[in-house]
Amino acid sequence: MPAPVTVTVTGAAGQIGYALLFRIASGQMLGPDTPVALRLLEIPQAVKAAEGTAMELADCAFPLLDSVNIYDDATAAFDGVNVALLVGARPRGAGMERSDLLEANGGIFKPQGEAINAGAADDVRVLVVGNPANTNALIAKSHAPDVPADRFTAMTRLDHNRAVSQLASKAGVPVSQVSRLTIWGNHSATQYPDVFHAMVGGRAATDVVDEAWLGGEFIPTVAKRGAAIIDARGASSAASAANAAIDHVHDWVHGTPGGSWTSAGVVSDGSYGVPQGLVSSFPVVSANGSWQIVQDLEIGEFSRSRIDASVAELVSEREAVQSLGLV
Ligand SMILES: NC(=O)c1ccc[n+]([C@@H]2O[C@H](COP(=O)([O-])OP(=O)(O)OC[C@H]3O[C@@H](n4cnc5c(N)ncnc54)[C@H](O)[C@@H]3O)[C@@H](O)[C@H]2O)c1
Ligand SMILES: O=C(O)C[C@H](O)C(=O)O
Repeated sequence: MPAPVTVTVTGAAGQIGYALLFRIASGQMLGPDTPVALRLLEIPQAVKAAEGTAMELADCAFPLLDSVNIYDDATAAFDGVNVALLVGARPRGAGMERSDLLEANGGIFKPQGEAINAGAADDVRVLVVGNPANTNALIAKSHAPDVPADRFTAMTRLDHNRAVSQLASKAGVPVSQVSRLTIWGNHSATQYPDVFHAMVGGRAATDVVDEAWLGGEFIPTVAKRGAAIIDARGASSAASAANAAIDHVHDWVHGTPGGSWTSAGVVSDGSYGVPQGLVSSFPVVSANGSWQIVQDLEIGEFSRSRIDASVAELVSEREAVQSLGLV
């Protein structure tokens, strides 16, 4: 057996944490040959609940689970971390936008970025799930100057999976028949799910669905799915969010299958006119353990205006956290 990989999960006692930890410990994130040392970070008031989850993890007798340790101090929790899942943050309630959480949650990601900078392993990979995920990733990254910027990512895989599912359902094909779909921009209602390069069962998606469905149904359904789940469940998505986090890290470590791509919030290198340094969702492939933005896709007018609108929102979120002194 290789040495265990250290995985730190923040917000471990929350609802996503509860859906996530058992899947990590069972090997679904890092694979069936990789032992995992779990670190759970919580606020002091939630440490007892995290202890309960740790008892349940022990009771599963997962062969790959090397250890579980609980912390209420970020510096200790991130010391030597290889994979950091930054989930802990307040979720929005009904009627709120994710950006309403900027001030409340932004303050969490500055000290966590500093702690990652101080002690993380050289190969650390960071996925920010807590909302507003893109800008929280930007905050964490800007407080970790010694960590390569491309190790900070924000989760738009849930949006990607939602879009794949909606398109497959409309076309009447299994989800495995949908490829090359992209989420651009922010994990917010302005995100742009783009099917113009997508394939559905061997055909171009644009031959299968029309622009009226795209603009009138598909895009708003995907972009507002988080709110629809809050409305229906009375709580924000949890199992599907945990599933997307597993998918994101799995593909980052093990690579994306050839011939297609996925979506992730990564630090922009200026591709597709997205200002450098913003954490924005792009079409990405993972090879040799790092994300690369898929290049040279043709972007038509329909897509351009929507990408620009979401990127403009990211720019204004960056200005907001700059004025709060968070970056
Ligand atoms: N990117 C996405 O696609 C996506 C999807 C779903 C949810 N989310 C976001 O994920 C976050 C967590 O959602 P949830 O439903 O698990 O919330 P939750 O309220 O059930 O759990 C959040 C947990 O974080 C903990 N926490 C708060 N501050 C912390 C800190 N400084 N350090 C460590 N832990 C801390 C809380 O004690 C709580 O246990 C929310 O911001 C939510 O909006 C993002
Ligand atoms: O919508 C939310 O606030 C939760 C999460 O970001 C989601 O997309 O389900």
